[in-house]
Amino acid sequence: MSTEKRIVLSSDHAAIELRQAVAEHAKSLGWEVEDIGPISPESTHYPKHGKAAARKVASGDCALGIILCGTGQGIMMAANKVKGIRCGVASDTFSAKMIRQHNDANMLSIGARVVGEGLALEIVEAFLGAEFEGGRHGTRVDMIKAIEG
Ligand SMILES: O=C(CO)[C@H](O)[C@H](O)COP(=O)(O)O
Repeated sequence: MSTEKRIVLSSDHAAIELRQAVAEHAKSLGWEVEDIGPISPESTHYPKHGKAAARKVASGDCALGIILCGTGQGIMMAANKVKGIRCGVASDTFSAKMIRQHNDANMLSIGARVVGEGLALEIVEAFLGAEFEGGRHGTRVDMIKAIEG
């Protein structure tokens, strides 16, 4: 099956419920969702979940990824350590759209302790509905890739 409309989801314990809501919303928008957990609300460590989701995107198994933790920040930092990943945190719909259009972000991070469910789902929709514009933004994204080596 094509990976064109497949996304991976992951989170730490702070965002289990919101991740499930994001999964349902993404499915309703026509995306195939690979939710790699965790399922348990027990305390866990966000770097391993950010890394696992990022590897799914970097390998091409999934076109995009959405990851969540309390603030969205720690799991974003972990994901961005994986080569080929451009992950941004968004707490508003404008940023969610722009990280796709200008930065060609292939992952979105959301803070479950920062935004409520309604806004989070709008953020997801803005991210998934936007496309990279290329042009001058492509030059800049290539410069980011060059830093990575
Ligand atoms: O936001 C996060 C990382 O950026 C984590 O979700 C947060 O640090 C977890 O905190 P706690 O262990 O106190 O639930």
